Amino acid sequence: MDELIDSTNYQLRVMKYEKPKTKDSTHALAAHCDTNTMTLLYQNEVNGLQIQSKDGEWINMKPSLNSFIVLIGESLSVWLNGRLPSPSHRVMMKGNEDRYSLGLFTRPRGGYVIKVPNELVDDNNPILFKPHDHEEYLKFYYSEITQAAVKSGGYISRLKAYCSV
Ligand SMILES: O=C(O)CCC(=O)C(=O)O
Ligand SMILES: [Fe+2]
Repeated sequence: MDELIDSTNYQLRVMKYEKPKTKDSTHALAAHCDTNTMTLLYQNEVNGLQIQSKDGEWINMKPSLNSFIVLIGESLSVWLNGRLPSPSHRVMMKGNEDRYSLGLFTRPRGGYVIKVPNELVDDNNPILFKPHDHEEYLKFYYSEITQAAVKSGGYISRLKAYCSV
């Protein structure tokens, strides 16, 4: 348990999305998958978060004021050998109120190897990802060559590009 706590970094972030200047629905946060382990989100009464389903459909999230949204990040998805997918999500704004959200982002700390557990690998489920250090991956994530590849549409998932077997 101590190792689990020690191996994780936590970042708490408050986000403000200003009300759109036009009547149309506007992109406030572009579609993405979180690269971390897990994200917990809380928001004010202004909706806007959309999650993409397997069929590509965007689903509006309407959490009650006493609930949190839990998103699986790509790092957890890779750790679980792809058993749980990390959903693509975005924020669309409409109406005349600002939106506030609070996110707790958990991220693996450098110096710990993320390795698919043997229990999740068998003949029907071959290993999909190489063991890696998340901080080393972040260097790849922010490298110029990777940024250029993303701009040209070269990568769907940078983490999968980094550590796929
Ligand atoms: O504000 C939200 O509801 C989502 C924020 C988010 O997806 C992110 O910061 O990665
Ligand atoms: Fe996100």
